[in-house]
Amino acid sequence: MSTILDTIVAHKRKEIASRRELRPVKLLESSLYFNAQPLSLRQYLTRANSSGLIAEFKRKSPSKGWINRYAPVERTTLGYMQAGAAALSVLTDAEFFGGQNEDLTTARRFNFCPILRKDFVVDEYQVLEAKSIGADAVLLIAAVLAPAEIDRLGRLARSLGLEVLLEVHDAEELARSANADAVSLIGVNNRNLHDFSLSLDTSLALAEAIPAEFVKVSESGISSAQAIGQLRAAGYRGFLLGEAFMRHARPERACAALVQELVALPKTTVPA
Ligand SMILES: O=C(O)c1ccccc1NCC(=O)[C@H](O)[C@H](O)COP(=O)(O)O
Repeated sequence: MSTILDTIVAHKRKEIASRRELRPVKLLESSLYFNAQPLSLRQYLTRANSSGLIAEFKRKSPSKGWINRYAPVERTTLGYMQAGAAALSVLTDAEFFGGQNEDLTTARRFNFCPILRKDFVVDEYQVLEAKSIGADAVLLIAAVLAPAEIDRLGRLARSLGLEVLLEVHDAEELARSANADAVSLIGVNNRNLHDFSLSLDTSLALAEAIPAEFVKVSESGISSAQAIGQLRAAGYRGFLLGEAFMRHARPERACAALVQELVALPKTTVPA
């Protein structure tokens, strides 16, 4: 059965063709950021006292429509970082998420922490583009990529110094796609893309199956310190939150409030 991902990817493929004409690879390679030293998402999530929060800038989504159309990228992302987020995620897809590449570049100019380019990567061009706009990491989604494509795109990302977060939804995707030569973090998405329902049980059930060499990230539907405590106890070190922050008029303040709650979490919920 097809999901929203199939619709998004079909659109993406058309979009890439026209982008390539507008901004050929040579132009991407001449960007200020192309030779910059990237920051390690893996390191920022796992260092001592990291909140593990990957705070997302997300204006709209297929499941919710507009969430926050007018939040400014500068104030929101700088606020996230000052609040104690370990890293940022910026949605650059325009059609389905209301984002743009310039949002990521703006976040880059205002922040010194790793930035994940959140988009639907199916082509080498998008990896080069991620590097050229100032990203430190890219997302690859197992549901839309064959293992050979993950290998090819992941190795290209690595050769540019970008880290790869591989997103999976179940044990089958994990078994077929986890490739340590191409990927350094595994993200389990708690959103069911058939009906958009959300359940942390997806992350909790898959935790033990994720090989130890990958940093574990839980994505979507997370909104409380208590949930993060549960996920930490299961071995997760990264927590990707979008809507829980962006549905507020001042997303960065919601992030600061959550970080305060995390500081007060009992130590027993943090893995050794
Ligand atoms: O958010 C959606 O509705 C969505 C639908 C289809 C594909 C991807 C989608 N979201 C992308 C994401 O991965 C989330 O923005 C991210 O995990 C944060 O999720 P949340 O905290 O639930 O906003």
